[in-house]
Amino acid sequence: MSTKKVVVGMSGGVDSSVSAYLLKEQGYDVVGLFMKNWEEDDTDTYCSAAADLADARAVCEKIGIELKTINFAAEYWDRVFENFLSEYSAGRTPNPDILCNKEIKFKAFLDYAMEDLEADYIATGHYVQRTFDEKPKLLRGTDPNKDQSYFLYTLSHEQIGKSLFPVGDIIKPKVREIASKLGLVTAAKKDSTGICFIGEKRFNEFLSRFIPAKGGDIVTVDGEVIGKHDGLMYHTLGQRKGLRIGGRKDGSDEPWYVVDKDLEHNVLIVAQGHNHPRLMSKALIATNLCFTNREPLKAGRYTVKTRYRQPDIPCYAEQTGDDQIKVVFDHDVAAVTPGQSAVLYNGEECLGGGIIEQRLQNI
Ligand SMILES: Nc1ncnc2c1ncn2[C@@H]1O[C@H](COP(=O)(O)OP(=O)(O)OP(=O)(O)O)[C@@H](O)[C@H]1O
Repeated sequence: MSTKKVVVGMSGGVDSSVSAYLLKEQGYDVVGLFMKNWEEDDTDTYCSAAADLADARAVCEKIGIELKTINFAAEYWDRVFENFLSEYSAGRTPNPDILCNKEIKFKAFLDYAMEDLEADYIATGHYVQRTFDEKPKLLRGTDPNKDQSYFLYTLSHEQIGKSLFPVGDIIKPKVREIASKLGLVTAAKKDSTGICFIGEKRFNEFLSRFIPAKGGDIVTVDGEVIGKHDGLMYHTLGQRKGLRIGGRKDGSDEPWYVVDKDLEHNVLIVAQGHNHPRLMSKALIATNLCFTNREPLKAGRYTVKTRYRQPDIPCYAEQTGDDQIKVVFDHDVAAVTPGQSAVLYNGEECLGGGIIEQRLQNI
């Protein structure tokens, strides 16, 4: 049997480093590919691409594989970033990492690896697993703290069949141990957080370069003005920190949460307590559906996540339109946020999902 060729997405992080090593150990012909998705200009300060590329190079050298680079900045801008900006402008909270997986890693990158580099598979350091039961299916990663199936729900059977996830059945501490034994520079590198190309910390400043911020009032659910916000786009449902609402003489000490955004009047609506009724939803409507089998959803009982790292919520879900599902939760759920994704599971299998269009507070 001829050796199969795998192109591994090298991010300069520990998960992809160990993935590349494991594939080499398993006897594949392994090539690393580092993508640049963001043009460096004055946003350099936000983007760690140059340092990440240097780390990816050092790792590839150490494990003895070639590293190639590719620039998908134009594709990223057109297919991910413009949507990200329009979602924020519409007062929603998008998840660009999900769109990046859909449009870049498992489309532009996959096509390039298959067609130009003549690969048999691509691989990434995502914590997910595959199973073959008639068709390739996506399963949660073994490490419950790291499972990344939420981010990969848009993949089809075909894309899953062409992708390898070498660390999906390993727990993260073990991945770090392997990297450290090999002496890889990425062994103790911090996990990346926030959107692909920018850390969480400077996010607001970054966003303000693209969307003009317009300050307005912070108002209680009873209509009392109790503060000022510096732009609705900087706030998301369920947010507690950063509201700068001072203690109030007559009020309770419970913390304040964002429970709604009134885009028309540029008002941020807040209430006290993490389970205030205005924060809770009984159901949601999702659109932009992507199910692994690319078929309409069969009505039935599933579990759902409305954001990453949320414990699964038992639910009943059904297709309510060509590109629309309704998901009814078994119990009220806090901070269901338009723009985030609702991802459905059947046990360990990630079936797919859609983008939350609307939360329903009554059914
Ligand atoms: N710039 C990039 N070039 C190539 N592949 C990438 C790049 N960024 C991410 N990937 C791939 O996508 C996977 C998941 O990326 P993510 O940004 O979620 O990082 P992570 O889970 O912290 O993994 P890692 O430790 O490898 O950075 C990576 O393991 C890698 O295979």
